[in-house]
Amino acid sequence: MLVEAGRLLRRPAFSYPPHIRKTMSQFISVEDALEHILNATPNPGIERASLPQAAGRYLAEMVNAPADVPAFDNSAMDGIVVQRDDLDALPVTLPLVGESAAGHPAHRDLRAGEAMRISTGARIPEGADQVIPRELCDFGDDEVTILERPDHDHIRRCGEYLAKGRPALFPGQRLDPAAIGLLASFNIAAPTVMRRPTVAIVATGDELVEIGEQPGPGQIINSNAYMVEALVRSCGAVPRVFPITSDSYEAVSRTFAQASASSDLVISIGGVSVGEHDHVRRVLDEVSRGMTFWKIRMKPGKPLAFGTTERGVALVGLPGNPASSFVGFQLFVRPLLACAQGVPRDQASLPRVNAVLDAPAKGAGGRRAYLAGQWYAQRGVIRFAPLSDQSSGNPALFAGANALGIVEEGQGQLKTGASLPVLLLPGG
Ligand SMILES: Nc1nc2c(c(=O)[nH]1)N[C@H]1C(S)=C(S)[C@@H](COP(=O)(O)OP(=O)(O)OC[C@H]3O[C@@H](n4cnc5c(N)ncnc54)[C@H](O)[C@@H]3O)O[C@H]1N2
Ligand code: MOO
Repeated sequence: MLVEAGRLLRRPAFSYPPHIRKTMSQFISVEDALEHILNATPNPGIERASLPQAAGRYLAEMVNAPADVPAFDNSAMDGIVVQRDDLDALPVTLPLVGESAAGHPAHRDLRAGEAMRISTGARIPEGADQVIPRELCDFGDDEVTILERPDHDHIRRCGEYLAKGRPALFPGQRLDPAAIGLLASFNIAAPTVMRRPTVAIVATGDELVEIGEQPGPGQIINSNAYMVEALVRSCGAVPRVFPITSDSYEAVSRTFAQASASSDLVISIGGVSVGEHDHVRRVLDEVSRGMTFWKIRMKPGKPLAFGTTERGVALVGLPGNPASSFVGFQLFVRPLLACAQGVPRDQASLPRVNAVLDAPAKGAGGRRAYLAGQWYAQRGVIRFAPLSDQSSGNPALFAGANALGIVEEGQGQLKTGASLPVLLLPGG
């Protein structure tokens, strides 16, 4: 507010452009909202990271096998190695003429009528074409009797798993422990990975106090900032949590300017609805020079607002109700952060399966409903148990959920046993 000549002047009423004044049928669909958001995917760039640092991050380059895998013919079993032609009549006794151990190849070739000891992973000596597991042999001091012919040669051939130059890992692939092991086997100590996007988290609201403080009358802890921070980390991004921003246009405007100057993405929490003290929507509209959309046909999470700055920084205004923030993040911010790290669009959203409903679910009206619940498998069938309370203001809701059940807009009540699509929430 401005004070002039002793009079309190109200800031001129902010009027939203006509496309913002909407009825439910004009709210954007979840699919369109996601499309707009992913079209604004930031590109945080690339960097090299040592393997321990690269674990869990996203590869930025194609990695081709630098050599044949395995690099040489080797044994798949502990036992002996022989020539197959010597096994025509069994049992047969052959002299033991040496050994090929892992890391210590045999000193000479194997000739007809001879056997050598061999261990798993050891190089197959020249001349040999058959490994016999030791369980099929009787060992003497200098000789071995082969009792049975195995049904496989037990030789892992050079290049059998991956030929030199074949693509092995792809850009956008998450470096899980197995991929880290494969890179190490290629002698690649520092792969090129996507930089982690930086995400500013701006919680707004005069009712908020920091953790550790004693909430006064009407105050609550700024819990959503901690939840969103943990969600951002779970997506492999770097959170930057701003101090609580008060419910004033000036404060929200200042924080948005700071946050968008130094981040790939700004997430605000609260202040996007139609209350007198909800300034985020207006500021987001100004900072993005006309926000892309506000209000989605979904529940919870309806008043989510989105825009991008001139520099291409994405601005997501999450609604303040805890469940609304959570669902908005999972449906839109998680895919955005995945795409920013190179994940293909069609793999960026939560995995979706069909499940059998464990209890009746309310119909959805004009907005698609996302129900908090638990999925579990029973006798090979995926089932979904919705939680009994689905209030978007309930901070306990998603702490007890591992999935989102979808009731499509306009769909009537669903009975127990009905089939419904379910999105699986990642743990942690
Ligand atoms: N007249 C109308 N009122 C509301 C509408 C509407 O269409 N017309 N929509 C409702 C819906 S739906 C939602 S969702 C909320 C979203 O409101 P805001 O995004 O403006 O959020 P606030 O009003 O700031 O807060 C809502 C609720 O969440 C609590 N909150 C906020 N921030 C935090 C935080 N950081 N940590 C924990 N809890 C937080 C806040 O105290 C409120 O209880 O608007 C409805 N109203
Ligand atoms: O959309 Mo609000 O999130 O219904 O509570």
